[in-house]
Amino acid sequence: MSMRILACEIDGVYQVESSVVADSRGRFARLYCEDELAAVLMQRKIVQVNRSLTHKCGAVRGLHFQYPPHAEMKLVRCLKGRVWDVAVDLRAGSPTFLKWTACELSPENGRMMVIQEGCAHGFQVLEPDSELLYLHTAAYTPESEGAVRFDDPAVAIVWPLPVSELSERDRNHPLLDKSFQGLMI
Ligand SMILES: Cc1cn([C@H]2C[C@H](O)[C@@H](COP(=O)(O)OP(=O)(O)O[C@H]3O[C@@H](C)C(=O)[C@@H](O)[C@H]3O)O2)c(=O)[nH]c1=O
Repeated sequence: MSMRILACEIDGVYQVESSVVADSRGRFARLYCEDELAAVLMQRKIVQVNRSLTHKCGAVRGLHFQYPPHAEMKLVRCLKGRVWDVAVDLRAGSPTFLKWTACELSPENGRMMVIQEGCAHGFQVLEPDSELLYLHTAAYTPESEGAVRFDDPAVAIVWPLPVSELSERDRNHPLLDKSFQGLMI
């Protein structure tokens, strides 16, 4: 078993590929390994694990982040179905400020997205009833939550499918202000 860490065009965002071993019984994969992820985690600890189920193809959740001092790293996997996972760089002074990167996650490709503090995260469902597993390095703190709207022209994400469903909250996030200089992380 081993995990391959691939850097993305946004510094601090990684795709991690885990080998998935299949036989006549089914599949086996390592989802988390403190030793193999040490270069990414850099002393951070996983303090919360969340799971979500999203029914509809085309549904979008996000894009969410937490403001400092509750900023967090998220490690995201797809346990069932298939999703298109997106990270947006919101860090002040970053050379990729307001750029986005995406990758497909599924149990079959064994891929995990690692999203660093100061980046927003969201995803679109590509197969009905997709389930995600999140590992978080900070506790959920609703009062420190921030968001980027899925269709914010300042970021201009190109979603693979028409957006079929959003939560009330996600539909109504304000657009980024023109004066937004980024998060101080
Ligand atoms: C994220 C979260 C939500 N909740 C509650 C709040 C609410 O009643 C219910 C659903 O929350 P939300 O509508 O915020 O769920 P959702 O829109 O799925 O939020 C998630 O979106 C993706 C993109 C992420 O990156 C996640 O970290 C998380 O922010 O669960 C918790 O109790 N703990 C948590 O850690």
